[in-house]
Amino acid sequence: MKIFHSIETFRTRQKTIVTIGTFDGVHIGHQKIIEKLLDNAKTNNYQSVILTFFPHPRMVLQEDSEIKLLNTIHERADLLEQTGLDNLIIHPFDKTFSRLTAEEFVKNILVDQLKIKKIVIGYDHRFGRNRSANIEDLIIFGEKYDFEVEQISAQEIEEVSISSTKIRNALQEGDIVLANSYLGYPYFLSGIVKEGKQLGRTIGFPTANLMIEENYKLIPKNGVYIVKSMLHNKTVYGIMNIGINPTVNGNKQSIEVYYLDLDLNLYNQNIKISILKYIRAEEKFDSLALLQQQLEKDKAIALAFINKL
Ligand SMILES: Cc1cc2nc3c(=O)[nH]c(=O)nc-3n(C[C@H](O)[C@H](O)[C@H](O)COP(=O)(O)O)c2cc1C
Ligand SMILES: Nc1ncnc2c1ncn2[C@@H]1O[C@H](COP(=O)(O)OP(=O)(O)O)[C@@H](O)[C@H]1O
Repeated sequence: MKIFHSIETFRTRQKTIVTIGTFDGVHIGHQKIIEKLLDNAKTNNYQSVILTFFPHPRMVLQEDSEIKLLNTIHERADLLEQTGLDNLIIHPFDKTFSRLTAEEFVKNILVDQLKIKKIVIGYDHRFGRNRSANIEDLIIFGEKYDFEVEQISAQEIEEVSISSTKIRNALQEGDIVLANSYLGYPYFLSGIVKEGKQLGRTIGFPTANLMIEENYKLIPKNGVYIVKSMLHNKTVYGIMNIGINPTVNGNKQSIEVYYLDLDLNLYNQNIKISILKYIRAEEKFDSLALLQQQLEKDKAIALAFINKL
């Protein structure tokens, strides 16, 4: 997959089939649309293109927006790459772009720059300044500028009936199993392992502390989860705490994983943590010894879960 960081840098010799959207999460609803795009591209010998925006339009148009996303832009690109897509354009959405009229968008962007022959788009998609144009307008532009419009019907959208918002809500409520079923893969966090207070190892539970650079990434509800990672090409399971560590009088949110059956220095490594199951809420214990006892129980729960996989 080729990645372009703006529409202006996009180059192709072939005609294209394009879809536009945020695709946050690349969930099974998105995956269905992408499948349609790729099938169509193959049949017609077009290049498949997804035009996506970063920052998220809501981050730009509502400046105080505290919207949290399911994927960092790098994660989104990785997930899209796995679908077999040919081209991903990550265009920096800004106010100037948002002021393009519908026809300017179609003519200057889709036709002249993207060489569009077909667009695959939801029946309810709106575009152009103030979201002024709808699918009927797009069909008229298609006739004028010679491209086909394929609608994703209300029924199809309803059938999948999944939205990034539903997944965000599920994660914020700790319902990881529901979120994962919508996503079609386990929700994951990625970042770099940083040093902590080095207390973990003193109670037999060294914990890799995850630092996530992107402040817009959605962190699931605080609590303890069963997780897995690929470390040195091996699947390793673990138990993760998202919380403020009240037992050691912490006050900042941290994300820490104790991996079962592992003794490796992970400092400064990039890791990806796939979240499988919520176990319990974070608690304040009167001593580290009591926390340690609880961790033994968490570990036993995780082992029982893994043995049933
Ligand atoms: C699976 C797991 C569950 C945890 N649960 C709690 C908890 O319920 N309450 C709490 O205060 N800390 C909890 N912790 C965090 C510990 O307080 C933390 O790992 C310990 O203080 C070591 O921190 P360090 O990595 O900075 O040395 C948990 C950690 C893990 C890995
Ligand atoms: N099984 C394991 N799970 C997690 N981290 C481990 C494990 N074994 C070794 N480590 C290493 O130990 C570090 C965590 O030790 P810990 O005493 O909790 O220190 P810190 O407070 O710096 O996280 C991890 O960052 C990693 O480098």
